Amino acid sequence: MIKVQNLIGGYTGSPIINGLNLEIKKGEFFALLGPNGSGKTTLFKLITGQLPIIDGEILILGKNILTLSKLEKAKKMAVLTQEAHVSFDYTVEEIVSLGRYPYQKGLLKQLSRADWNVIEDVMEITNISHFRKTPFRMLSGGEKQRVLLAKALVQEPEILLLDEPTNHLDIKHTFQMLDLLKERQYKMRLTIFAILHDLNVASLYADRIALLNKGNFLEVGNVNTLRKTDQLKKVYEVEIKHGSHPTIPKPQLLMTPSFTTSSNLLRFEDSYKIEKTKEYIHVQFNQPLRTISNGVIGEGIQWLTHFCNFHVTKNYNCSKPEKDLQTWMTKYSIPHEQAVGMMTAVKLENAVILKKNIEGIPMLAIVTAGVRNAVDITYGSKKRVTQTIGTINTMLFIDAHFTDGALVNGYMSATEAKVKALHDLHIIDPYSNTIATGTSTDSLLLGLTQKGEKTPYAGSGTIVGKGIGQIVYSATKEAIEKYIKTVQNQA
Ligand SMILES: Nc1ncnc2c1ncn2[C@@H]1O[C@H](COP(=O)(O)OP(=O)(O)OP(=O)(O)O)[C@@H](O)[C@H]1O
Repeated sequence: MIKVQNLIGGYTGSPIINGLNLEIKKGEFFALLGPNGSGKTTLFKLITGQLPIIDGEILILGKNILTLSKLEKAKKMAVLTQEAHVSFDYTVEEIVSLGRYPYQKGLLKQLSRADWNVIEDVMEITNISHFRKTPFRMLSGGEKQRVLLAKALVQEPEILLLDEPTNHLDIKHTFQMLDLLKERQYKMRLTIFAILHDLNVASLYADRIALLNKGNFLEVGNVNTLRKTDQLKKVYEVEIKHGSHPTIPKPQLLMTPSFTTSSNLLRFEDSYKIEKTKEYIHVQFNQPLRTISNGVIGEGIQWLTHFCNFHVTKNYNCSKPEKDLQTWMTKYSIPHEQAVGMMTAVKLENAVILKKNIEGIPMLAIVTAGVRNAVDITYGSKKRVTQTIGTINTMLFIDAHFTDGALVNGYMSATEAKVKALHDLHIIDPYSNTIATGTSTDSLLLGLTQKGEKTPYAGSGTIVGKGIGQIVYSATKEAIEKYIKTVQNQA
């Protein structure tokens, strides 16, 4: 669709683009990325014909761009630049209708019914119909951008060239514009070539990207190329880490500022407070912890400050546990957006709070345990209906610095320790009559202060992993023993 061969070009003086090759296929969304001054706009202007080519060639649908007339080019490609000056006092509708000029016939060059249909459709989808009679100059930057996109779309081009199209747009309009372009790409096989600055937006929308640096491509490939953070660091000179979007299989990048605030200077024991009532246990740290949890709220890997375990009655109807926890936290002025929330039917007076310093690593474990729903996970395949609420909720706070991998390691270590406690206490799955490995609704949280040297492992072969094992084992065992004693006393 677009073929760039040995392209050389720029301004007076030495060329900015020096021998570039690139091929963009029909129906592809191609994003051009690169730092300020890398030559993106220069390449863009060479493709659109705004700058003369010094050497090499650009083919559009197999034809050398220099052989195409202005009208032929306008029917094939539309351009949305950053420098769209509209000198006259045109209304929005007039500006958009200018996009139909390649199709106007006859001496009078009037717009036909068909032209108006296209204009109406495009104004509708770009959400600008309501200010069609407004003078262009009276619009905001973002509104102007949408009008200029509409003008480009009414050209009904096969190729759309965009220089930072989302520059003035807020998040809603950025996503609206790119969704619209994506729809056109899929429905009409529109080819899109866009300069984008936001690497994460490029990852979500582009099929392929090119990373331009000093007039040369450092990388060209699909969006997973953005996982090459060493290359990104080289050109942007910013600390970048790649992760993944939580629901779409696309990379997302996280930038770390050079500026950091002073870290937690308090001793671990002084950096939290525990509030324990009949209704809830609330642990609040003075700074967010790096957490991993399967809590009803605050699940996954996050940075959180508040950690709660709420008591519920045995016949609690848990159809909306997330909503309920949020309501309860709000009632006690606990910000649920910054919290992990668990629930238990176990009496909170039976909670075990254990503080240990294992080989110089301070740890705090808080466990509530009920084992009425004890399950041997290795037995049977049928889904069982939970009869009663009986759950082991574990919160473990560690004054250490874990990588995300170590968090997962630590989660495994804590689970293994819980299983050992169930084993040693001979807790039985009533269905299988075998030793239980947990209950059907266990929750586990690990919270790390991220102080000190980074630890990449927290499994059973490490000091910290062993420490996790020991504290979780002791706390779980004691909590189950307390629970059993209470049940026996009630019997
Ligand atoms: N009109 C011009 N005359 C001479 N040099 C120019 C001109 N416009 C840009 N340049 C130079 O060309 C180089 C590439 O600029 P270009 O505008 O292509 O970069 P860019 O990647 O689009 O940057 P940005 O992200 O800042 O928009 C820069 O060194 C710039 O100073």
